[in-house]
Amino acid sequence: MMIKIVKGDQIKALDRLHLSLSGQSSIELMERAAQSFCDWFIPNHAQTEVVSIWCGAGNNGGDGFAIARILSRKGFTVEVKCCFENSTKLSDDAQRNFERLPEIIRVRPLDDHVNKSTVLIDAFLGVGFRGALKESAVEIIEKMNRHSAKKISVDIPSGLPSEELPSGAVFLADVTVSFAQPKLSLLLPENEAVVGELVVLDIGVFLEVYEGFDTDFYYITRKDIPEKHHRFGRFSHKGDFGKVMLMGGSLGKMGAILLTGKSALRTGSGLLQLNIDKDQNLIAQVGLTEAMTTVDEKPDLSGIDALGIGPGWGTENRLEKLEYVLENFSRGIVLDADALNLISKNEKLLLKLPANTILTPHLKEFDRLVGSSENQLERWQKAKELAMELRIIIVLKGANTLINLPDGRQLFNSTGNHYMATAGSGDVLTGMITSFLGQGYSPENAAICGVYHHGLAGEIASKSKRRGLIAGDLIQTIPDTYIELGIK
Ligand SMILES: NC(=O)C1=CN([C@@H]2O[C@H](COP(=O)(O)OP(=O)(O)OC[C@H]3O[C@@H](n4cnc5c(N)ncnc54)[C@H](OP(=O)(O)O)[C@@H]3O)[C@@H](O)[C@H]2O)[C@H](O)CC1
Ligand SMILES: [K+]
Repeated sequence: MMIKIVKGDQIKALDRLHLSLSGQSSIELMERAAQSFCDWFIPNHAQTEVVSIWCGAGNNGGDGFAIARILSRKGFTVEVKCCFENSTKLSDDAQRNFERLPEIIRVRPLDDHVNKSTVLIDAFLGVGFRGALKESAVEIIEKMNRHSAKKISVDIPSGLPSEELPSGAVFLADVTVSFAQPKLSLLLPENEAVVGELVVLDIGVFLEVYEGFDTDFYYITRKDIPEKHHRFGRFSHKGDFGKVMLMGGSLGKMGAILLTGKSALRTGSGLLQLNIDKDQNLIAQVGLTEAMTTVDEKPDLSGIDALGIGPGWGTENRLEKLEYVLENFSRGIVLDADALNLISKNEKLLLKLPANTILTPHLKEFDRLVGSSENQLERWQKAKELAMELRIIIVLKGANTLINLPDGRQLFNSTGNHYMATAGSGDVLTGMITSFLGQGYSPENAAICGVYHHGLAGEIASKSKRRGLIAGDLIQTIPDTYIELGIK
């Protein structure tokens, strides 16, 4: 069961359901949220940091008071800034955590001056923020934004609605640490400068609780992955790991299909055939010794378990070949890059896509396919409609890649980082998804596992490579993703 991305105004109901099922009290859930925040914060920050926590009167503020207590006990210098008038009644749980603040913590009233903290934690407004910001709240947010400290938001940046773009003042976070599930607005590329880096923490909300909530948006997390993988046994042979054909590459762009091929092999494909142009055969054979090559215009597709088409292919004189494949193969197809560009130029091909074909466009390729969108929300909607209409899977690539399934579900990925924005990264993904298809995974699971492992490879590789990460490093790291997830 996957986590659903429920709306901000449903979160209270979700919490209530969890509390009744788990027997936990609301203050215990708040403590768990605060503790998870600190478990993330402590290893990432030196104890010499001076932490200023700006707390509102609701439960977001309550989280802030609890975080203040925990960090102070761990040796951080902490002060609390009250973002409310003395006369304001706090929410019950916020009040209890306010009363539990240790004496060593300096509590500053609203009108007190700003100190010289090095980290500012925004626990002013959370998902309970509604309507237009009050003037006093605008002032507080502007004051926080003027502060030179590193800025971290608890759950959601203050002033940001849960499902939309901000309409007024908003806290500009360097990092947003969100509880249980990302709020939809945190996934909008338009909000990148507001949200900063996104961290989502598990606070133990029971998965069953999500069932009753009506949304098509889901969030793929680590615990969803192992059960989707096939087990291979003692008597498995290379045929069981699938025979994959990859079509792509052209003069000057052979690197793309070689990356895709290496990626498919590292993901576990047993047999790989590259279908390339005749005059590029030498490059393919030398570039990837483990692969066989064919150069036919109408290759023999019998015995092939999955086909990946497009990386480095070019669009000149490819139309007939793509049509041939779509008419003669339906076992599992991934279309990327120039295969998508061909479809954009020849829309009738869309109607020829076999059910469950996987398309892997990045935003620009997607816009070329369906026309431009005003914003990302509109693009998500179009991707959903197209996937449903054609019964295909659309993997809309980007930070938090979105997998659109034929039944209307939309799954956001949780792995990956900006270091993966490098040449050939998409080619690697195509190789991974095609490989899983060839290994007999359902198209849905192939897309999920491909996208998740691809992002995880990026996370692992970037620990040592950072901005020096190249697509080849992703391929090298694919085996480590199996180790990391305990998959044999
Ligand atoms: N499952 C979880 O994810 C958990 C999350 N927790 C945290 O709880 C908050 C949500 O807490 P809630 O009490 O519902 O609401 P907030 O604290 O976010 O907001 C309420 C305060 O905001 C003020 N407010 C609302 N709208 C405006 C506005 N337009 N302008 C100014 N101020 C506004 C409101 O003031 P009022 O005067 O309107 O009452 C409140 O002071 C969630 O985000 C998490 O951080 C829990 O810890 C447990 C589990
Ligand atoms: K906040």
